[in-house]
Amino acid sequence: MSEAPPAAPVRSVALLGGGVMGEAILAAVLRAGVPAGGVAVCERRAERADELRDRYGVRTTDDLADAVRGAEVVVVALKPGDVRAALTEVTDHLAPGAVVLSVAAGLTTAFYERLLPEGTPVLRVMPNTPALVGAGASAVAPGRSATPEHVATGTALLAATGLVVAAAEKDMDAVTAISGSGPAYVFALVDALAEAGVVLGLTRDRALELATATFRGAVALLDETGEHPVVLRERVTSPGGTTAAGLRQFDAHAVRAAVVAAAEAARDRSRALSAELEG
Ligand SMILES: NC(=O)C1=CN([C@@H]2O[C@H](COP(=O)(O)OP(=O)(O)OC[C@H]3O[C@@H](n4cnc5c(N)ncnc54)[C@H](O)[C@@H]3O)[C@@H](O)[C@H]2O)C=CC1
Ligand SMILES: O=C(O)[C@@H]1CCC=N1
Repeated sequence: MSEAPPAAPVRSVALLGGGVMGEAILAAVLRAGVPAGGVAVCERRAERADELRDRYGVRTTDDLADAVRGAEVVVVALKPGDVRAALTEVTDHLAPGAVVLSVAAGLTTAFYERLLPEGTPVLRVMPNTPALVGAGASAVAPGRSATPEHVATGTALLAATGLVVAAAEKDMDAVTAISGSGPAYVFALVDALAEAGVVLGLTRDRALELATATFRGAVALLDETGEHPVVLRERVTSPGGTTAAGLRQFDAHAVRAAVVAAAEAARDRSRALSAELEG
């Protein structure tokens, strides 16, 4: 996102929800240079709050309004169904000019804008769990009052999670279906390939080791050569060879169609979440 204007440094962040995605964003925010003393995490599971406090040196609370007080950026990392009640609790306590960055699947910026003070800049972000190891893929879409500077601020805060791209909000359900849910499809495929190895007589450990290394290696080859996946697939597939025999079964079992159907279903579920929770 080199076209984005430089982001002003952020000194204070409130993180609402310290679960899987909340922790990934917390780690990134600290790596982006926000001082630990400027971060408040609101997490209602006390044990989890203690864990985050001990691991990152941030302040924790179970009071949403207390967390957002004075924060320049408020990150909403709650389950979509918990967001409405949380926004109702915090709306009167937001600092003037606070930017609200939501990672909740399905929820639109318009929904946030209806519940928050007029003019609140809202960023809708869709990250994914590889963010936990700095290998994530996130898209950032601005709401009505978010400027390119707000997008730059959000992008800078997320930089340590991995790839961060700008998106239009109309594309966020598709992004959710592809990169948001995508890691789960990949884990399911790794598991299936490993299970296939077991069917063919390999030990479970050896099969998983080989399947995992194969995914890692294939993605590294894509990255490092810059070749299209079709070209790389053809290089594996000798005429009359083993791969051609295997890939025929992909066609016979409509694997490509299944992947497209999975993405459509995830996109539709993202839209349905919006309809169910925002109405
Ligand atoms: N897990 C994933 O792969 C991705 C998740 N997301 C989105 O991120 C959001 C969070 O998902 P996860 O981190 O997976 O869920 P999670 O269940 O791990 O985290 C949610 C956390 O919020 C806490 N919480 C709930 N209500 C609260 C309240 N009123 N006050 C304080 N804490 C409260 C829960 O105790 C929990 O720790 C969801 O909206 C999801 O759609 C987005 C992209 C990927
Ligand atoms: O399954 C979900 O709803 C969330 C959003 C994208 C990944 N996990």
